Amino acid sequence: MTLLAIDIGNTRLKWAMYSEPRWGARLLAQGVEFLDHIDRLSESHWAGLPAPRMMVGCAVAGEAVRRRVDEQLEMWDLEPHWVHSSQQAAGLINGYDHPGRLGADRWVAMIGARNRQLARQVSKPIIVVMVGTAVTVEAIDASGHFLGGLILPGHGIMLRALESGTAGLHVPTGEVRQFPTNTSDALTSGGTYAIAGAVERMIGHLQAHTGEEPVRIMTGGAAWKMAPSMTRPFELVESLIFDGLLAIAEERLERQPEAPRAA
Ligand SMILES: Nc1ncnc2c1ncn2[C@@H]1O[C@H](COP(=O)(O)OP(=O)(O)OP(=O)(O)O)[C@@H](O)[C@H]1O
Ligand SMILES: CC(C)(CO)[C@@H](O)C(=O)NCCC(=O)O
Ligand SMILES: [K+]
Repeated sequence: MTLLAIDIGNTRLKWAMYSEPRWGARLLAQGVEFLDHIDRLSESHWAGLPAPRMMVGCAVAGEAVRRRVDEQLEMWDLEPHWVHSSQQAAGLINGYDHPGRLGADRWVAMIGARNRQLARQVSKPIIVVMVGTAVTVEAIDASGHFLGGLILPGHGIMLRALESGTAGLHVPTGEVRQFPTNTSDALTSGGTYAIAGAVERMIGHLQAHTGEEPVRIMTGGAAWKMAPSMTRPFELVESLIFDGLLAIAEERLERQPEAPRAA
């Protein structure tokens, strides 16, 4: 029973086909598409795929984009299941004031991180950093309570904000330097260390709160660019959102093993 997992981000849609809706399932195919091009998925990337039996996804780009993807999914006989943040799911408890208002991508990534820990039988606090269009930094305690998290502008947004908000700054790409000596390097390093500094503070908060050194996981399209500038090592897990979607799909199937398929 194959599973199609979809992550609609702020800028790009990522999809992956798995052999079954279970933790640890085999990856059969995957792809990425900018949101501008998602209306062709059924004729392009998805045209040659065997029909998935189940679909689970998370979307933060808004209702309209999600509906465009639903239209593409009409090529197959399945009922799309879009994940919403809830009070509790797949080993994670949501500490947000209004659990449903937590971004679904954040929720799913944390479920991925928590289930990686559960699979390894490790119970430690976890920091989850997602580096994409926006950056999020989440804190989870050893028993799987999401305590809270930070949202900050991604590197691209920070630099574009500087470009449009100042008279004389233009933003060619620079290098990350400890002591930048030109504008490009100063801007690139400023953005990078702003993110690294926020992460470092959250690690400190979680460590003080739990008395334990947290496990640190980083994901998102630009994670590999951020990782070298962190003061403490991070595990890079590109598939974190898909891992979370697999855990959610598995839990969903266990709860309703004979879920009727859409006509
Ligand atoms: N050197 C850098 N350091 C940190 N972040 C960077 C760097 N260069 C680019 N980025 C960020 O990476 C983002 C692009 O990454 P990508 O498109 O892979 O993100 P994404 O995870 O697909 O985002 P989303 O899921 O929100 O669509 C840019 O928006 C920018 O903020
Ligand atoms: C913060 C982003 C933009 C990160 O992708 C997304 O998770 C989102 O739109 N969240 C909703 C607001 C919140 O999480 O509090
Ligand atoms: K994202």
